[in-house]
Amino acid sequence: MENGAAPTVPAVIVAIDGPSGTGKSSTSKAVAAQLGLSYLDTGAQYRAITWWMVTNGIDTDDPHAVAAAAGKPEIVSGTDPAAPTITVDGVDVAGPIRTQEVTSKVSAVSAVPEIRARITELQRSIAAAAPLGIVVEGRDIGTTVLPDADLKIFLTASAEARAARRSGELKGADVNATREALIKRDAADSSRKTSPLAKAGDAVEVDTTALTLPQVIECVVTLVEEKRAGK
Ligand SMILES: Nc1ncnc2c1ncn2[C@@H]1O[C@H](COP(=O)(O)OP(=O)(O)OP(=O)(O)O)[C@@H](O)[C@H]1O
Ligand SMILES: Nc1ccn([C@H]2C[C@H](O)[C@@H](COP(=O)(O)O)O2)c(=O)n1
Repeated sequence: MENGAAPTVPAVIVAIDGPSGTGKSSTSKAVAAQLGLSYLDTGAQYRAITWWMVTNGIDTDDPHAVAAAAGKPEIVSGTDPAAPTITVDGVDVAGPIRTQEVTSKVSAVSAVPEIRARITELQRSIAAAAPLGIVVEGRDIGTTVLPDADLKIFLTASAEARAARRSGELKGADVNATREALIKRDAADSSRKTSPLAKAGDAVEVDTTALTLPQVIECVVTLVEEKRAGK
């Protein structure tokens, strides 16, 4: 460099989508940390607004009631991949949003168009504010939220592999029941009318069934570096 200044790297936007348990969160956090990028877990935002609906007695099976309340809670996401945070009206909900009750209701709440419009706007503003770029993971990031992302990845894995991973996490949960619950949630998320779970036409599909987590991370880091190098 003529003036001795460090070369600047343009911000990079990475969208990682895929069904439940394919490794989106683990991969996205590690890739963002390794590359010095911000990280956004959009599933946590849908879980947070679902938690608020449940806590405030809104019938999550009534789309009109959910839509009417969509603008009420304030959702704030912290985007440090080493310590991501999620609050609702200032309350840390990182634990409560992972309960079985929230998991069983989040697909219905996230199918409501008013909920998606609100959360999508929030996601776009967070991505635009990330100084060096961001890894955003979810279901509709490449198709709807950030259609101009520099790199789009669609992670997949067999239902068996995903259930085994989740059962290990839930310490001894029944693998068959876990598998059925994953399949049911994926079906609901894929069949909703507004921005369903889908692979963008220009996404790179990575089947993680037979890959270790470090292998998946390495694969995605390589894809980002290739993209940055203009390959
Ligand atoms: N390639 C892999 N091999 C083995 N285990 C993995 C792999 N990728 C992720 N895991 C494990 O699988 C579990 C689910 O991963 P993770 O939470 O990252 O998936 P996800 O796609 O974000 O799921 P969800 O959409 O339900 O939030 C975690 O325990 C994680 O450590
Ligand atoms: N971009 C997104 C992200 C998530 N959702 C919904 C559908 C999921 O079942 C739910 C929870 O996501 P998870 O924490 O399992 O990643 O949130 C969505 O509709 N769009």
